[in-house]
Amino acid sequence: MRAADRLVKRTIRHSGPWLYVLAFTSVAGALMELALPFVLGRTVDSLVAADSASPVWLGTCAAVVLLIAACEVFGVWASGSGGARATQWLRLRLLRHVLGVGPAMTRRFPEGELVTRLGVNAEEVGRGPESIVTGATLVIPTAGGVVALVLIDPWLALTLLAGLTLIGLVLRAFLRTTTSIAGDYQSAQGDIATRLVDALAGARTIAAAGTEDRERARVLTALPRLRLHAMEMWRANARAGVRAGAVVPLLEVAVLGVGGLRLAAGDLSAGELYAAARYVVLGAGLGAALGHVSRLGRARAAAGRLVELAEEPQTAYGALPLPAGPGALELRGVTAGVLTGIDLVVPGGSSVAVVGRSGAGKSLLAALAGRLVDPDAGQVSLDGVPLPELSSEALGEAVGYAFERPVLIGETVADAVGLGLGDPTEAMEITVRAAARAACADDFVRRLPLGYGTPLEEAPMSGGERQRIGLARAFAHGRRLLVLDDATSSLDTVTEHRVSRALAGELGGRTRLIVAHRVATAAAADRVIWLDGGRVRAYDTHTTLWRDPGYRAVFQVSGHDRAGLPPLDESLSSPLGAGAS
Ligand SMILES: Nc1ncnc2c1ncn2[C@@H]1O[C@H](COP(=O)(O)OP(=O)(O)OP(=O)(O)O)[C@@H](O)[C@H]1O
Repeated sequence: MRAADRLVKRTIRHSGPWLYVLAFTSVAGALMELALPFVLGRTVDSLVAADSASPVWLGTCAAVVLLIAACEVFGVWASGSGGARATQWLRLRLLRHVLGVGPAMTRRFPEGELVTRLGVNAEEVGRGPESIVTGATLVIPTAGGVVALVLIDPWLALTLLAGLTLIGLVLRAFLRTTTSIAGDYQSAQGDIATRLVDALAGARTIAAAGTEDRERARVLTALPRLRLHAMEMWRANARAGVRAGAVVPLLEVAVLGVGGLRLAAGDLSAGELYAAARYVVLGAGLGAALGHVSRLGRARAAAGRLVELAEEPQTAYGALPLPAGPGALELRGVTAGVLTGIDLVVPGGSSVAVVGRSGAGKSLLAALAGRLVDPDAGQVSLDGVPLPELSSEALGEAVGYAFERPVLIGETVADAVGLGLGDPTEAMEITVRAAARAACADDFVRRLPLGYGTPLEEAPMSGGERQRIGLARAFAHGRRLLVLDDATSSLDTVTEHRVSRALAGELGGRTRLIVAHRVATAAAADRVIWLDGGRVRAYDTHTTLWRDPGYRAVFQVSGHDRAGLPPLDESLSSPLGAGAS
């Protein structure tokens, strides 16, 4: 909890000037509250005595009440603005961090969980400073009440202090309980959000399977848990409220008893007794801090969840630029996930297909090649430079990735292709169009209402069209190394053949690592990496490998090449294979 408490404190600094306004209005309001019993007492005394000062005291009373109301209004305004500012700071900082960690973040935390933490939980932490400031100002009337009672009668003050100690203990225990329950509650919320995001991503599958009811139940699995924690929170609030609340009337009775005796003895005026009774209520008003403590508990629990995100290490980049070179890729003793002890050299400018059964680690190898994943052991280098030593810019310029299901990011189609190339310039436009042509995307993009300037949300695309935009993005970026992870699986055979030609033609100078399920793609590559059992079973030309029945079996069981292809015989070992013929 210490890191979480530190985060809440840091959030205080980032609430901006609004927190000062809140502190001022809270303190001023508290002082006015403190002054009110005194002013009321004097007003009562002057009215009872019917002296000439009565109108002045009445006017002062009205002014104090008005000031209290004004402080409350400005306080609400300031707490809203300060909370929003602190939340904004937290969200921006965490978003930068989450994106800086990269794909490792979503491997550890599901998307729904991340959205909950950056959304609801960040807001709860952002409201923490407000609870601290307003809660802390409750000490002012309490301290004032004690001081005032000391002046009126020290025994009354001692009685109040005893009651305050009890209230303090109740509040401390309540903070601990609330923090723990709020953590469980927030975790149940995250669970529901995670399942909901999954369900939305699979909306088509659910609709097709007609399993909406079952899915609703699955999404709401954590609902009973959520309810249980909400009830626990309610009970903890009620228990603490009753305990803290019971102290106030008891104290009032005690003070009025002692004060009554002193009044009878003539040591106290009626106004002073009235003021003493008010000061006890004010002094014991620390019990009103329950609401603030509850919010602070939620903020601490939420801060704990944000700290977990912040503790995920970001990808650290070096400072080296990439020296001139052909794009030679080298893996030495690389171990990561299912892959163990991978040693490979992919010559610069060559095209290499990666094949293997499902789960063999093809995508993992592709991810290692451009540092989407760092190996647990061993080293990956490009043109002799270990990837971690390269600057983020150098790596981004050198390696272009295309995936099976690309996510298109940006405002327009041109943005989606040129993402990360910098501000739009004429040169960039030429690069974007050339890349789109090579990816066979230019034709359909130009047919869109605004061509390359068409907003993405107005350009609904088929799976194959999205893949072509994804390919174009890779082609526009990866100047040395192109990594295609099953990135042509939705293309029709003719389009795939045209893309293959572009890969061998104008993109032929770049190193190409292509995760392949189709025989044709493997056959078109200079060499094939055959992954099996977490190791490189063979690294050779497709023609040579094809003699091995085990290699042929990879394609037989993969299911990608079964339909519409000739039987698996030597004819497939031609350079472009069946798919490209
Ligand atoms: N970054 C990672 N760290 C550790 N393990 C990983 C990582 N990425 C994937 N894996 C695991 O490695 C295994 C191989 O996954 P991968 O996606 O590379 O298989 P694949 O050969 O591409 O399969 P498919 O042909 O079905 O797409 C899986 O069990 C996966 O969970």
